[in-house]
Amino acid sequence: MGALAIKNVTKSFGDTHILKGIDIEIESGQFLILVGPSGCGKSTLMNIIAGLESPTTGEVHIGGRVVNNVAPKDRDIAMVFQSYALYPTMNVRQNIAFGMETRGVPKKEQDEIIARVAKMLQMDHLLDRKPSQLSGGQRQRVAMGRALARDPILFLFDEPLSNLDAKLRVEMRTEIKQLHHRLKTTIVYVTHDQIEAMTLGDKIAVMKDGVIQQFGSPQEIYDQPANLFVASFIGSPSMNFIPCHLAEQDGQLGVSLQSEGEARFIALPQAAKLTGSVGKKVILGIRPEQFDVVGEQGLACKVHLTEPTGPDTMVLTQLNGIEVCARLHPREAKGPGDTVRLQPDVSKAVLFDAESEARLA
Ligand SMILES: Nc1ncnc2c1ncn2[C@@H]1O[C@H](COP(=O)(O)OP(=O)(O)OP(=O)(O)O)[C@@H](O)[C@H]1O
Repeated sequence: MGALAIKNVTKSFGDTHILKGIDIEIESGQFLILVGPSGCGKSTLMNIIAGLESPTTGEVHIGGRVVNNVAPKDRDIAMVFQSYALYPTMNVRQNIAFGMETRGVPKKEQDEIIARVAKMLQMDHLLDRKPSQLSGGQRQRVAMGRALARDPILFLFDEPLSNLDAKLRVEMRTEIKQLHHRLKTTIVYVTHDQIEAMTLGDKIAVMKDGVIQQFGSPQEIYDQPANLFVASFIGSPSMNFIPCHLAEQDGQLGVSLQSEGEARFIALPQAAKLTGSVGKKVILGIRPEQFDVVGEQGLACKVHLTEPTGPDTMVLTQLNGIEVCARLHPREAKGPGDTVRLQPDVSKAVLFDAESEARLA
């Protein structure tokens, strides 16, 4: 069994069902992301893994043993929270040493571990400072240092970067990624930031309303989202969702796309398995970067608005009556009122059932 296995875990507070049958398993050394909107149950699941809450039903396995009845301190885990929870009267060295002190680690060994961790996190020069003399990023690094000093089976990070400003978040994200790469630790990391999820995770569990909507690698989740919710949650700007009807032309299944100027049938090879569904209401999912600017064969689309981001320009236009965003090279973007000829990269497009919202192809 893997480093962490969560088996059919449910959690209710009174009559409110917060987690509704969670199953997750990760291998040793993997970086698992729990991502989802506020209130979906991420922290509750994390607290169950940590032992701060008990599951209503189901089992938690850490390092191959069932830990349902094992106290948090005996689970061989280390937690890093968004509030750094440092002791204000202790300096950095004492803060890192605190857990080791209570576990009775000999002084010499403590010094060696502190030196190793401080070097790893590049905070040798901060060891004698109090938390009040540190920046937010440095405090977060101390909290991580304290977790690293334990060398546990499992690290739990609950939104560790959410109190940091945007620039520092990116820096710390890179630091955590490098640390994971170097140490090959097993990490469970809660965030509601989809960029953090995509950049850090080996595996991502996308949650909504106490249910895992999809569990997979970042690329699987990006390329083959299980449903409209996952597709809209991951990726920025969001995937375009274009309402269509499944149609057949020259023996091929596809959809009709209509710009303000013209309509065109777009064959979708991946829809071949949907024979018998002609006329069905579907949603065509196309990400902004999956449009090419082409010559006459492209669909003539009127540009409503352009939003330059530097390397790219977001071009807003309309298809099948809804606003659609295409991410183009600035050279190709043109301006509001102009026409661009767009061709969707259908090989990457995704089809969803308009009713159930699940991916069809
Ligand atoms: N002790 C509790 N008693 C009752 N309801 C609770 C308790 N703890 C959490 N909840 C409820 O469970 C739901 C999930 O909360 P949880 O904190 O796990 O969500 P989350 O996904 O971590 O959200 P956020 O991103 O805002 O931290 C919320 O609706 C919350 O109000």
